[in-house]
Amino acid sequence: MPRPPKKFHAHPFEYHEELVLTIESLTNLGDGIARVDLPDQEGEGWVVFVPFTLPGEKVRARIFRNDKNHSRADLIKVIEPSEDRATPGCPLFGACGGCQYQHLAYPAQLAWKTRQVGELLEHMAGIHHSVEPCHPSPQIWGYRSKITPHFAKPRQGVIDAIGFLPNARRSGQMDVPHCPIAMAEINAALPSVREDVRRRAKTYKRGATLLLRAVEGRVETNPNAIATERVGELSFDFLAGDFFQNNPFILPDFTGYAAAEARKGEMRFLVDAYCGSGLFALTLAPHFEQVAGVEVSETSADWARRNALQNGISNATFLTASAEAIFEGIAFPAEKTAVLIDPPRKGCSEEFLAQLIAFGPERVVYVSCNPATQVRDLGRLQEGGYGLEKVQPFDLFPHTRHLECVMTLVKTH
Ligand SMILES: C[S@@+](CC[C@H](N)C(=O)[O-])C[C@H]1O[C@@H](n2cnc3c(N)ncnc32)[C@H](O)[C@@H]1O
Repeated sequence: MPRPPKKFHAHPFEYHEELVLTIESLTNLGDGIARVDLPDQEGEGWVVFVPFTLPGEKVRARIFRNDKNHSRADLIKVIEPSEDRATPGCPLFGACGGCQYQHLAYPAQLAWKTRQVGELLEHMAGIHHSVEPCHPSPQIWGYRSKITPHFAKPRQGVIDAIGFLPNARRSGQMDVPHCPIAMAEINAALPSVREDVRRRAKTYKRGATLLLRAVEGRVETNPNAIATERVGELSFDFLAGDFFQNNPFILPDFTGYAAAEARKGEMRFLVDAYCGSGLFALTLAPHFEQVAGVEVSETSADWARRNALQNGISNATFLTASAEAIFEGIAFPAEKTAVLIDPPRKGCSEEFLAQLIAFGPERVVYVSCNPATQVRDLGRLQEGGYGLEKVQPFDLFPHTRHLECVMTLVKTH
């Protein structure tokens, strides 16, 4: 056995001890979960996490860490593969931290994402609620319209790796010359962007993050340039460096679903909090008498206004403000109003939720890229008199552990 690292805790396994394990489940980070019966332990067995393994598989794994109530191991060999095991589409899979599920067939990825939303609801909030099957992405490779590779401070005028963070077991930076989940035009532009940066290495005093955004068949690298995306009949302009959903293939289904959920019960007014450059406000506007959007980023809110004008939408207004401040200025009747919220990963602030509850809209359509903070906020909304009506995950990010989840809530008292 090699010498363990200094802080290695040698219970219940020795450093680099090899175990044959059967994988039972997956964590929401995509790691396989196995349980081992220990002689001195009662209950369900000691948990061992093994990345890149799948439920039902028998694997050989090597322990590298024991924590208080679980251990972590590296996969050495898949002894009996799962029927759902697929050949990864990227040679960097397993080393690069970008994708977690390339070894899992796409239908099984969807099934796991669906199940994981249900488990989060149950474990975090004690809510037993059905979850609709995760809506698939119409395109599962070459779907990302934006990537942001980065590099560390050049050493002696040389840039080493340009790419993404490695998976949790490795340190440093991954060199990513090609990313198969990014759109073809991004991969076509990537070699020259990398070459250009390397040529200018001496001009960088520190590391940097690059932008490659696909814009109408070409690639934009300037964050201040104007980018255009079409969603169904509408055209959206925004700054290339600002936020825009980065799987365009699924957006018509995604916004169509949000529209159907928001307008149920003949809602006539819509508030789009955290509205960005107006994606939901403007795609949903034809279904409502009036729409009000709020966005903290001045440039995004400006573009939302311009996008309304250039698409001939006259019933949407946009406020540049923090979402927390919106409800004082809203004159819509709460019983005919739906509020759509799509906050950043950290979710909503207590202040925002308190004001939303005080305003009391009939329906809340909560869109989130982080179901953990969404479920946390759901608890607060339930306390405030809202009931969960429907849960629909959307797979905006095939082959990764990420998803978007739309939860519909209705006012119950
Ligand atoms: C996940 S994005 C959603 C944007 C938009 N709904 C879309 O799909 O394109 C979250 C947006 O919330 C904005 N934001 C962050 N904190 C905010 C706040 N406190 N009030 C209003 N907007 C905020 C960000 O600038 C970003 O545009």
